[in-house]
Amino acid sequence: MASAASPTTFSLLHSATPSSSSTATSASPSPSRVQLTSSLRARPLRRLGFAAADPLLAASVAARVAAVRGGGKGARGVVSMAKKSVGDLSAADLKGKKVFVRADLNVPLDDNQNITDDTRIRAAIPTIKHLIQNGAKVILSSHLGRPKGVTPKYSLAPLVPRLSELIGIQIVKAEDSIGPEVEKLVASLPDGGVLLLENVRFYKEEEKNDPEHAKKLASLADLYVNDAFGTAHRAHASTEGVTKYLKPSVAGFLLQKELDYLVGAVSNPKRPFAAIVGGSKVSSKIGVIESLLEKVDILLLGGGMIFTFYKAQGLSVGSSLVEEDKLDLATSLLAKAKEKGVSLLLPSDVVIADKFAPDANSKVVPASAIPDGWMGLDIGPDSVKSFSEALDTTQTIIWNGPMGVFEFDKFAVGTEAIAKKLADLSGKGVTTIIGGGDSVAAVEKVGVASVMSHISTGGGASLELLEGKELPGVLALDEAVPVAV
Ligand SMILES: Nc1ncnc2c1ncn2[C@@H]1O[C@H](COP(=O)(O)OP(=O)(O)OP(=O)(O)O)[C@@H](O)[C@H]1O
Ligand SMILES: O=C(O)[C@H](O)COP(=O)(O)O
Repeated sequence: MASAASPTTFSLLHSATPSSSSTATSASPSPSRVQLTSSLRARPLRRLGFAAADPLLAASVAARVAAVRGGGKGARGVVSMAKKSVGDLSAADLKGKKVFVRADLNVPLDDNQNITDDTRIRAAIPTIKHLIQNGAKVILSSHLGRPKGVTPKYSLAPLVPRLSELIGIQIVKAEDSIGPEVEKLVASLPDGGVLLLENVRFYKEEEKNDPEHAKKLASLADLYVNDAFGTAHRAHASTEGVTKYLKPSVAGFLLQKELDYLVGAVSNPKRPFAAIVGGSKVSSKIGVIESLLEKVDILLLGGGMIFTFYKAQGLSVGSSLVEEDKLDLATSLLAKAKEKGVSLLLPSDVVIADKFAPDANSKVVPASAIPDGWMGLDIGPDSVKSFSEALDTTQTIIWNGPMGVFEFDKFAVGTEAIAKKLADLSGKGVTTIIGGGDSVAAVEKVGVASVMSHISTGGGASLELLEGKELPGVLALDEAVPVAV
């Protein structure tokens, strides 16, 4: 049965008028992320796990400080995520010390082993540079892909030239991640030098978080820095196990910044606070939607999951993607939004296709009028307009998951329009956080990544944080010492 449209649920039952207009505008200049994160640095904030303090983060810090001082139960998870930072270590702590740095250098490579996107390498550089500038000997480690045993195509060797170029010195590469040869290379590492270990996943013990293996990795170094945000949701030997044998174990700058935004900013946002959730299925986003319903004022839904919501409301969805076993869940999420006073908007019109292909025939129809044999592959222009109007009222926006099948140009319009809208709002001072995965790819495709407040380097890790989960790679690090501010 169709449920009546409520004040909190966008009415699907009115007829949308397809139009070519969109309120999306091109990005206007905005303070860069670097400016935002460097201009207002304050040591007490860093001690609490914050690298940055724009006005939004300052508010978050206040909440975290209150929580540290015995604040509300809702903040408990946040408090335990306040970790000691590499920025808290003095030059004396680092000079001549062997530092095991776990980064997430899991970058895409083409068939010729060329790096096709170096974002994760660039994101790891500030921590590495900080360490070498303070005279540390950096033992850099990462996984690449999901190898089963030693697999040459997953070697970290192709990363050496780009890493050396970005760090500004020639780095040395080991053929293994433990063992006598590695120990020799560590022993010959000069202060300020960098040794890249081979893919840590060449040992099955890595993913098993085998304590003996963790001990071997730890034995290479004096202290530990985890900057691998993208892998922080994995309790592996190099992300979690080693912390038991290396003290201090601290967060790198990237890890810290991800937490600042995905935990700090989301837990105490400038309001109104909107979330845009898309992607293929409701089932993969249930946790995120439920968690965000506790926090946001506005929730915009797009992507393949909307058809399950439409069907739950009694609408025909043609051959669109539907999870039949999630219809009741969709209904209960709509009810929960209403109960929480969250304004939940579903697209009023969709772009439909006669097949799942880049060259499919397509047309725009109201969401309530999808004919049999056609499938929805993007949100329509009226939806872009109403989503944009809703976003115009906000101060903080978090986005996870594309609005349509953006891999096909014909069905990328809605996703790209939302990316441009966020870029426009970012230029006007709205905090814009892109939660990893495909939405990051979409933002990069449109060329507006640099104007967003924060682009997460983690797919699964950012999703888990948004679901309100604590990440083992973060939990294992030393607690920040609470200080008065
Ligand atoms: N209407 C639709 N029908 C079918 N698939 C869709 C539709 N809209 C979006 N998708 C697909 O959803 C996929 C992304 O879904 P996913 O849930 O993985 O999103 P994500 O959270 O951004 O990604 P990640 O899990 O990597 O973080 C894209 O490949 C896109 O083509
Ligand atoms: O790409 C990622 O999401 C991270 O590098 C983690 O990789 P994994 O899912 O193979 O652990």
